[in-house]
Amino acid sequence: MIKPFKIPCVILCGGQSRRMGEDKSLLPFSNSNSLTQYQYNKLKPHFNEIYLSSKVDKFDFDFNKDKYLVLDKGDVFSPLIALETIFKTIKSSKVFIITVDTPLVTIESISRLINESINSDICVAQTQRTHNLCGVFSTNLLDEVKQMLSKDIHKIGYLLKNNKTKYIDFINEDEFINLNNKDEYNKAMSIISKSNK
Ligand SMILES: Nc1nc2c(ncn2[C@@H]2O[C@H](COP(=O)(O)OP(=O)(O)OP(=O)(O)O)[C@@H](O)[C@H]2O)c(=O)[nH]1
Repeated sequence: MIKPFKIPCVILCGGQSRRMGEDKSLLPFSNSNSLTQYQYNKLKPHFNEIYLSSKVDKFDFDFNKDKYLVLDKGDVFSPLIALETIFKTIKSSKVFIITVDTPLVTIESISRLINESINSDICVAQTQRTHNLCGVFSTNLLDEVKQMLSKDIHKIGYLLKNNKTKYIDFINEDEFINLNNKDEYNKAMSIISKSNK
């Protein structure tokens, strides 16, 4: 039997998808109706609690929305706005954050990030780039996030730089592919269909 991780997981799904041209969280992926459902189904056996962070309820699959759907207030789009709501809402000292558009990140890598997160405020993945929104965040960063927002600073990189952040190195760039546009979406679809064969 799989032993679930001890902290909750949050999938960020509330972006504008400007570069994709349509809401990427609802695009079909592999054997799932949507990227959101794909991430959710992959992570579900490994976490006791999985929250979806969004602006609106746009999800048509079955989960306890009263408890696990976290809706941002207001209509400004930025992941930092999402983090503010998440840190306010979830009663756990740490959360594992992942974006809906990084479907190829493996459970082994998530396990490594969670295990290595001790003694840090933030512990994120890094290949040649830093994956600012794939890692463990301490919810007591709430005050700092609020202060940043009050100064209209929305950069997650700023939050990382100004706190005790660990950067965990990974080698496989493809695993951390971010589906920002149609080419990246098609590339990830092709990687997943090869790995399913
Ligand atoms: N809940 C929530 N999630 C957000 C918000 N803005 C972005 N996200 C999520 O944060 C992650 C990174 O988002 P971005 O790269 O800034 O935006 P995007 O929607 O992915 O794409 P672009 O619009 O093309 O920049 C994605 O998983 C988004 O779904 C927001 O205001 N609220």
